[in-house]
Amino acid sequence: MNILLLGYGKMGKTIERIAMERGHQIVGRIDLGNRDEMEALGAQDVDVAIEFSAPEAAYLNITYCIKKGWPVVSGTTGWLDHKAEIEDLCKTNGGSFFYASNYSIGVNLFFRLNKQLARLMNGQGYKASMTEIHHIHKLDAPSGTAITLAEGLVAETDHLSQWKLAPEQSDDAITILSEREGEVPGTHIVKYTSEVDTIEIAHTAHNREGFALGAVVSAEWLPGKKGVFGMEDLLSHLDD
Ligand SMILES: NC(=O)c1ccc[n+]([C@@H]2O[C@H](COP(=O)([O-])OP(=O)(O)OC[C@H]3O[C@@H](n4cnc5c(N)ncnc54)[C@H](O)[C@@H]3O)[C@@H](O)[C@H]2O)c1
Ligand SMILES: O=C(O)C1=N[C@H](C(=O)O)CCC1
Repeated sequence: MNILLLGYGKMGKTIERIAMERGHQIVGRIDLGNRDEMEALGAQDVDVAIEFSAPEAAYLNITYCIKKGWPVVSGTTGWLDHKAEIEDLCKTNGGSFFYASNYSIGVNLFFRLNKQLARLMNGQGYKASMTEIHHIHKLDAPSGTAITLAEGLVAETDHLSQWKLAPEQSDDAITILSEREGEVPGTHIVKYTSEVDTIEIAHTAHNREGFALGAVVSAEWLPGKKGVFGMEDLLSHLDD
């Protein structure tokens, strides 16, 4: 496949390597300063675009791809207030859009485990909280993964209706503590505490390979499908 990379930073470079190992061609590496190269590409030059850029850039990048008729896989976090607009644009234009806050298979299994644990803990008198730890270069907080985990937990817990970023807190919210340390690729801990004990589940990424592989596999899956998709569509063969 001919893949266009939008955002050529840590993720763009890791995705490039994995895509080439899997036999794909990279037809453009778009970052700040060379957008003219993207504008020179026609609808037929790109089978799929993979977008990992920055919170302030994702909306326009994805819009550009959809209008150009390129299927687009995005993993950028910190812009999801505008996701509904992108979904509308995609449907109006007959486009193909795939989004995941985290492309790692392990994290997507962890999302399911998180919801199962939340169902078990519902009404048992425990207080839920979450910690996410990432590298010091990360621009957004909380992480997109933490938001997805919080949404899953809230959906399964009667007395919770929202998440809050620490130090904010309220009785109807799960609090997310965001820590930034060195080069940590991504750690998420969901914790339930009572007077007598604590139950925790954690996912620790050792590097960016899992995120990048998941994005490339999603890019292989998307072309030819019309609409808005996510990891649950890709992984629907993994039963609960
Ligand atoms: N969904 C996932 O699985 C997953 C995994 C890792 C990272 N991420 C997210 O992906 C994004 C990128 O992560 P990263 O670690 O590669 O960051 P990075 O800072 O290393 O790279 C981002 C690149 O995007 C470029 N950029 C900024 N504005 C741009 C624009 N308008 N057009 C094109 N490029 C632009 C930057 O110059 C930079 O080179 C972040 O939002 C991060 O949270 C998601
Ligand atoms: O390195 C990052 O930035 C990451 N961002 C995603 C998030 O915000 O959840 C996924 C993990 C790595």
